[in-house]
Amino acid sequence: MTGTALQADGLGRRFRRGWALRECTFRLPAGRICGLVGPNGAGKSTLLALAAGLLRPTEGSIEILGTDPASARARMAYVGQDKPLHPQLTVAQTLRFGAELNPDVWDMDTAQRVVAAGELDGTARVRTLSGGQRTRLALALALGKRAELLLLDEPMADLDPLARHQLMGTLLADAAERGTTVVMSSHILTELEDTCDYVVLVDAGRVRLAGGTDDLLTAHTLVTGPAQDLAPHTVVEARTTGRATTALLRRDGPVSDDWQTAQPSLEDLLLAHLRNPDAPALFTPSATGIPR
Ligand SMILES: Nc1ncnc2c1ncn2[C@@H]1O[C@H](COP(=O)(O)OP(=O)(O)OP(=O)(O)O)[C@@H](O)[C@H]1O
Repeated sequence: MTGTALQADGLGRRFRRGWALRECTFRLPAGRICGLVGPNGAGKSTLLALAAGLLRPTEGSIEILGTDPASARARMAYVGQDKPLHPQLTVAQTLRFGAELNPDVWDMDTAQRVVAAGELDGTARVRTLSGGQRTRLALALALGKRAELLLLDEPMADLDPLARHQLMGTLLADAAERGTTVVMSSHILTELEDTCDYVVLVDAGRVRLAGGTDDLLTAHTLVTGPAQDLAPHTVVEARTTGRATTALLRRDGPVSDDWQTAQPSLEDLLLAHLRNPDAPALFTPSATGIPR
């Protein structure tokens, strides 16, 4: 799939107590599985709600699938942290409601498959479901809608490890088959390595990393060796113990022959940026290209 799923340009959202998101400019190509990461209160949910058209920008703009979020609503699905479902409906009624709301596109087989894999009883009322079971039902609704873009706010947070693994597998297989773009916030950095081919890191309301996972990883090098001047490389994080230095760098030219080098894992990369809020931002070419 080609094209742009999401494009933010100078996007900002202010609440009464201050800016939740500011000067947010990046592009997400269509067909990617994007992990949205950052500390508590960083602005991830705000960004997802702006993308879903549930919040309006205070400044700047956001385009979804080439149009404004309100116009793209039928082509995307949003699952928020609070999983807004009707508590008095049964599981089966909830799926039928999904079919009524999305008459031209609804895929009952997929929705029922997701529900059945969790052994949810079709006659159970939503209000009697556990948090994880509600999550499964909300994801069944999102997948049944055959959306081109899935916006998922910590979708797996309350699932047990087996359910998490199974649902993530279903989600990724479905996305791969249909070329769906997925934006998924998560605090589980290790999980992102296996699932995401795109990453956006938000911290204190600012986007600090955006790009293809491989591009972001190859842009960085872990070095260890005798302490010496790290210039001209860009230093994300450096630690010197005695006469030895360990550092995560963005290389500018060859590194010293005295150093051992390795490529960081995605978790290494994200943790280093989270520990070092002053490290310069990086946007890979696929995350830029904003028309002005
Ligand atoms: N409706 C709101 N009214 C006022 N402030 C809000 C509102 N929603 C979010 N905020 C504030 O905006 C900032 C960003 O919040 P947001 O929920 O986007 O963070 P987050 O990255 O999703 O955090 P978490 O990982 O804890 O879910 C926080 O300071 C939060 O208090």
